[in-house]
Amino acid sequence: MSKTILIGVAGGTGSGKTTVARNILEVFNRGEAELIEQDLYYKDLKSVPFEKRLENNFDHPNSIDFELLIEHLNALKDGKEVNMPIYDFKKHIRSEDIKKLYPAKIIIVEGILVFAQKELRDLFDMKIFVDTDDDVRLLRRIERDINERGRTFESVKKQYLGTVKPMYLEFVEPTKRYADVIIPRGGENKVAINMIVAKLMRLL
Ligand SMILES: Nc1ncnc2c1ncn2[C@@H]1O[C@H](COP(=O)(O)OP(=O)(O)O)[C@@H](O)[C@H]1O
Ligand SMILES: Nc1ccn([C@@H]2O[C@H](COP(=O)(O)O)[C@@H](O)[C@H]2O)c(=O)n1
Repeated sequence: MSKTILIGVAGGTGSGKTTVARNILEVFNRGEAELIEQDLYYKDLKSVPFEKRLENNFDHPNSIDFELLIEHLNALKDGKEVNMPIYDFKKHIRSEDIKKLYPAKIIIVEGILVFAQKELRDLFDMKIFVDTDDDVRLLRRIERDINERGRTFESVKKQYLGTVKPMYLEFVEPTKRYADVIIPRGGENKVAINMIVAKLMRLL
């Protein structure tokens, strides 16, 4: 198998990382390009009582199992399949299930902190930062967390001001400097997405 192209997509919560990654992937055939979400690699808080889990800082690099994510990326590069964890955002724990992922020519890894750790950052052949206005990101976050992650407006507000915003300023936004491409307005930016797709087609 030819060399796997690893692409990192970073950016703040709600910036449109998943949307950008999916828009790129949909152009390729099934099995040719795959997505890994950093969110699946949150450390398991099963041993912590539920009420205590709510106080966890999920926006600090220490909350991510980078070791497992890097191990999986290296295995995929070596042509081996991996068992990705599944994460439960309502209970803040790793579920018992796994998702099998097979090697592919293009693998996109998306997440707020994928450029925050040097060893992971250095694995990427292309680094994309999705840059979307903070107010737009916050509105999307409120909507998503209430509709999909079982949160209340009060809990989203407390978490956003307590950890999400300060960690974004400390650990996410500064990683923009490592990006090869910065995409303003996220998934709306069809021109940028088409340019990246064209580049990938040439590399394949
Ligand atoms: N360009 C857009 N216009 C409107 N809604 C969008 C756009 N991009 C993303 N969204 C919505 O915003 C939310 C967050 O987008 P997502 O791509 O999951 O962001 P991230 O992965 O950075 O958290 C999702 O509900 C998504 O459908
Ligand atoms: N148990 C958890 C784990 C993570 N989060 C939040 O998810 C955000 C990252 O996901 P995006 O899709 O928005 O990039 C991050 O900001 C964490 O605060 C959570 O709320 N609960």
